[in-house]
Amino acid sequence: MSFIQVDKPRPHVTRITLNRPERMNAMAFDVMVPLKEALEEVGFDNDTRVVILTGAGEGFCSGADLEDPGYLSIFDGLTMPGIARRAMRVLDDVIKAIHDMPQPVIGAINGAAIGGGFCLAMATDIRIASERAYFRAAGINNGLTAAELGLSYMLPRAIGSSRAFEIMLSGRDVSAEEADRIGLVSRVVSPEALLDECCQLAERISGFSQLGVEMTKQLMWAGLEAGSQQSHMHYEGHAQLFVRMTTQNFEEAIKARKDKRSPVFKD
Ligand SMILES: C/C=C/C(=O)SCCNC(=O)CCNC(=O)[C@H](O)C(C)(C)COP(=O)(O)OP(=O)(O)OC[C@H]1O[C@@H](n2cnc3c(N)ncnc32)[C@H](O)[C@@H]1OP(=O)(O)O
Repeated sequence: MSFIQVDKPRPHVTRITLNRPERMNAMAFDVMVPLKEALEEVGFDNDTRVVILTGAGEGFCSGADLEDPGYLSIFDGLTMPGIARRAMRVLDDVIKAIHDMPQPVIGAINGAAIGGGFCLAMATDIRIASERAYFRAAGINNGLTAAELGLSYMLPRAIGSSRAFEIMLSGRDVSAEEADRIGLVSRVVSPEALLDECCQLAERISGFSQLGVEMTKQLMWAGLEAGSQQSHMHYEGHAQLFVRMTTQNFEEAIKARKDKRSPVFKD
């Protein structure tokens, strides 16, 4: 049985599902290596315009697999440094693959997002949560650091430093309702409505210029790291010019406006 399922619930929308519900989709090697491969593969798929990342069963992802020798070795890095480094590398690669893929990734957070699972959720571009979802920076509960896999970078940017410090240092659960209130997720829906809600958003995004969407994603991430607004505006300007000059999208938008119809973008 494959621990990663890839399917297309709607045209141009690819869903990647962590499929190990009996372990709440914990991050074993056998889950994370195929996840990395699937993300890279889907990133090269011209027919995919939006990706949905979710978990099977009750949980989204319960973090490092506490029964997998590879991941347990993260907690015993001195005696098994090679395997521990490899385990961390695969997790880093998964986060990087999400950022690098041209398509936006919607995290459909269906349940518990714990430790590395919280980090995985925060690596997605947009998060929509089920009422069942909750988040915990569990590294701290395990006697380690909660600052892992980009969480200490992403969380303060998403919700502000005081809330991020408090959540990371207390190791407490953040409910879906609180996550919605503090801006950790875009919205919360019933478990039954989660896929449909994500698909509706994905379909809306799919209707826009593929190049425009890709550039927007990359510029949003670059904006989080930009040294100054001035230098970032320079970068934005060049990207806008590139899309304008290399596609007929803007002409189509103007024509569609005149014809009183929705534009159909080809690039
Ligand atoms: C670099 C990355 C670092 C990190 O990620 S550090 C964080 C590591 N993760 C954790 O510390 C979380 C450990 N798990 C839990 O605390 C709880 O579970 C949950 C809060 C996720 C869910 O609790 P509940 O709803 O009560 O379910 P349940 O009965 O505890 O779990 C269902 C089955 O899933 C297995 N499981 C859950 N999480 C993990 C995991 N992380 N590694 C291995 N197995 C896990 C359990 O053992 C159990 O299985 P069975 O029914 O056979 O007892």
